[in-house]
Amino acid sequence: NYGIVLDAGSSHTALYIYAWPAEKDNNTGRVEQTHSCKVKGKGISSYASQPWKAGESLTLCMQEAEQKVPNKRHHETPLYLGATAGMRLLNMENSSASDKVFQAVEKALQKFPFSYQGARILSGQEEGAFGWVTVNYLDDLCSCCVLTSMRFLSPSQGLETTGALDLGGASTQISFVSDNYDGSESPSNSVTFRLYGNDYNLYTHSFLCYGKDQVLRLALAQQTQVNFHPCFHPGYTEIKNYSVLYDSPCVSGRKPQGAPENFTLRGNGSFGQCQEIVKSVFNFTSCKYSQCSFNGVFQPLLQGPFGAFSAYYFVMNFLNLTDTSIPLDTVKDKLARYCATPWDEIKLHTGVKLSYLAEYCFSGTYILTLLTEGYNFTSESYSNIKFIKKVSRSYATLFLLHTPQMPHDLSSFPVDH
Ligand SMILES: Nc1ncnc2c1ncn2[C@@H]1O[C@H](COP(=O)(O)OP(=O)(O)OP(=O)(O)O)[C@@H](O)[C@H]1O
Repeated sequence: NYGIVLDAGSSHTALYIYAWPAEKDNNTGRVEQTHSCKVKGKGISSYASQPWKAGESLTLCMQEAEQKVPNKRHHETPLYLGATAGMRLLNMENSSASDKVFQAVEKALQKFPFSYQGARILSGQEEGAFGWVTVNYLDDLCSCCVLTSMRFLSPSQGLETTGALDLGGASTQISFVSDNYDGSESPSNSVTFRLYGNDYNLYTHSFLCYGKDQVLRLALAQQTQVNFHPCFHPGYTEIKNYSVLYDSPCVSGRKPQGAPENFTLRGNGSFGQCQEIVKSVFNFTSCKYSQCSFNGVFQPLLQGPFGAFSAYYFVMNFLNLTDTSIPLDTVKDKLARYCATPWDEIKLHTGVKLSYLAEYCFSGTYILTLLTEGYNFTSESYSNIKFIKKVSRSYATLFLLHTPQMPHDLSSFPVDH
């Protein structure tokens, strides 16, 4: 059997093909990702003003899928598209534009011989829950997948589940199981589902606008009138366009009256000052629950190990900071030294896009601030986080998208026994 998922994020879209044995020769039930294809260009939400291009952008990867899935399986192979925060933002800002993008995508996908199951925006809850399921099935936190799946089979034997921390371009998710959370306090953060006969009650929250690209906009928007921005390296200079910067519902309300067309961004590379700016994007003033993370959002006590993926991994891996056994203060010192490094030296790094190179100081600062100030990881609990490379959220999406309502019964979730 085969299944195809398009994961349409704010910054990219990727196609994944999964394969698993047919039931009659189901000796392992093991699902494998057999192929992936990165769709050229940005996420489909970036085609708001030319929706037909969103459809066209998918064509090359869809043609690859046609080649990879055996012809005789085409008609029975389900095809899903799940869009995340970029489309959530576009839908908020201009729902007719997001409808047009979906229509174009739908038209393009229906031309292929697969069993098209629809394209839709995932809720933040779903995105968080899919990330959690994926981390707990496909993670590399334990040495083999069999052990990982056993964790699902027998949590009563004391095997703890792993929390999921996902940092995207437009939103960020935190999901974990906590003994202190039964869903009664802030029920909107609760996702319950059944997996292999075990009931899970997950705490999950998705913070829209707290992906790294949107927080960078917020951090830039605060500093357009000052001479130097501490989140960029000394010697870094870039002409920024006001309209482009404020073209997002996450920042649009903050555009200064009578702003000129451009401003000049100049860096001075100060981790401490950058952290102050980043802290100011969180609101800690009110909490109507027993405890909160930020912006008045309930969060129970952190519990167990966590897997941090997507931009958490890209950034911390580039900065050589994935080792969480290093004391947090040392991690901050290293980042402070990195931020203070002149741009002339940083830009010599080869094989990485210049735009990413320019942003790692900001992104590293945001990640440490989000984890410690936002989610309340301490010097001790920081070491419970593992930055992990390979998490394909779409894996879980494939099996869950066709069940439109939570709670899901995941009893048919394929796994190796
Ligand atoms: N090598 C890299 N170095 C730094 N940042 C990267 C790298 N590769 C991707 N990114 C950035 O990491 C962020 C997260 O990427 P990811 O693909 O997980 O997000 P997304 O799915 O597009 O976002 P969302 O889930 O919010 O819609 C994006 O801002 C992306 O541009």
